[in-house]
This record gives sequence, C-alpha cells and structure tokens, in this order.
Amino acid sequence: MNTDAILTLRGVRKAFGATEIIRGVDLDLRPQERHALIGPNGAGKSTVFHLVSGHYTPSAGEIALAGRRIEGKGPQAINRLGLARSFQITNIFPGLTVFENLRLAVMRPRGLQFCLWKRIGRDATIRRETERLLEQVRLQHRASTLAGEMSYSEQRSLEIAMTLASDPKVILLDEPMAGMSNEETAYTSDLIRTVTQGRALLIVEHDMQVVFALSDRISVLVYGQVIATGTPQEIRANPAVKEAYLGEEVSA
Ligand SMILES: Nc1ncnc2c1ncn2[C@@H]1O[C@H](COP(=O)(O)OP(=O)(O)OP(=O)(O)O)[C@@H](O)[C@H]1O
Repeated sequence: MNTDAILTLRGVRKAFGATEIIRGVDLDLRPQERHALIGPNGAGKSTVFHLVSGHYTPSAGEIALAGRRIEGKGPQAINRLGLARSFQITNIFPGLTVFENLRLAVMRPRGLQFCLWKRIGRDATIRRETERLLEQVRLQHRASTLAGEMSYSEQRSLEIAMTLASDPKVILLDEPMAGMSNEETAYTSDLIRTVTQGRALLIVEHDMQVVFALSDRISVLVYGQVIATGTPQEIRANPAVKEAYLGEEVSA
C-alpha cells in the first residue's frame, strides 16, 4: 500500500447479490488534499463512501486509513480512527438549538471518558470546543436558534461543524451543495475550503464548477471503476473522461 496516502483503496469490490457495483476500485487520498470523486449517476460514488465509512463491507479488496486496515470495521470504529462523514440527508435534530446539536456531536467521541468529579471542567472544555466549531462555520449568531428553523444551507454548515467535532484526519462529504442556490453554493464551497485546511477531504459533488474550483485532484468513477485520477486540468483534458460525460459507452 502507498504509505504516503492517508486513505488507500486497493482492488475494492462490492456486489449486491449477483450484481457487482464496485469492480476493483484503486484510490489514494493524500494527507491534506481536497479530492473529488465524480462520475455519472449510478457509477457507485455513494457506494464507495459507504464502503470507506464502514456502512458496507467490501466483497473483496483492501481499505487502509493512516496505514491501518479498516475494511470490515464498523462506522464508529472507523470514526475513532480518524474518519468522519457527512450524509446527503441532514443528520441534525431540528427541535434542538444549534448549540445543543453541536455539543452532542462534541460530546459523542468523549462519551466513554465521562467522569463525574471532572464534570465541571469537562463541561467547560466541551462548551469551549462547541463555541470554537460554531465560530469556524460562522454560526455563532445562531447558537440559540432551533436548528430546524435555519435555512437549508445553514443546516449544512451545522452538519459540517458536526463532522469536524471528532477532529478527523479524513472528511467525507456527500453532495454538500445539493439543493443550494448559486449564492449558497459559493458560500458553502468557501466554507469547506476553510474548515478542511490541514485535513484530507474526499467529496462527492455534482456541481462541476465547484468540483473543478475546489479540488486538488479528481478521480472519475465509471461503472464501478476509477478510469482516471489527476489534477483538474488533467481530468478536463482526459479523452476517456470526456467520452464518459458525453454519455457514450466507456470501456475502462
Ligand atoms: N444496497 C443496495 N442494493 C442493491 N443495489 C444497490 C444498493 N446500493 C446501491 N445500489 C446500486 O448500485 C449502483 C450505484 O449506486 P450509487 O448510489 O453508489 O451511485 P452514485 O454514483 O452515488 O449515483 P448518484 O450520482 O445518482 O448518487 C446503482 O445502480 C444502485 O441501484
């Protein structure tokens, strides 16, 4: 395995019944890079995310996070090893305030270390961390607003903050701009650029303008295989990628 990479997939396969959806994916995510996974509808992008985050187990192949094999481990174990994922579907509690939602996310990884006589000190630490994350995603002014009363794009900012709460080395974002206006997309794209600094990001996103502006590298998934990985310029110039996006048959 490539030891320079923070996340490595080698020969990863996933079949549902007789149908093989992921057909031998190789992918390297470098530390601190922003890497987009793109491809036509149904190519298997969400399935790759499910495999990496531990929601699915590969039928074959190896996945390593910071040099440790993680295929077959569950989502919580993988999260503890330094990978956090946000979902297409919003994960927040609409009836809790923004602060309460984020505090829950901050407490979760610390839950097992809870210790009664240290409660006050620990609460202060948790409060400070919650405030720091709120500030990072520019939601301080919304701390006491019910999460369900915020705009969709503000809810996505909260969700990004919740993803950061476990201080992950690797962040997976699944279509963070889905359903956003152009203005919200530009805002969220800038936010993602800022908050993921110092971490590795793997992002699935359909907005190609965002993908090409945000990514250091892009991998293209077609019929469950990565047909190209490269810089935005390399991907733009790649004939096989052009062919895939013209909707023609691609033999990978
Ligand atoms: N649990 C499952 N059981 C059976 N088939 C599945 C399952 N999950 C996904 N698939 C199939 O795998 C294929 C890839 O789906 P996936 O959602 O990973 O694609 P995608 O690239 O994320 O698509 P989109 O861009 O439309 O979100 C689809 O044909 C889908 O129907």
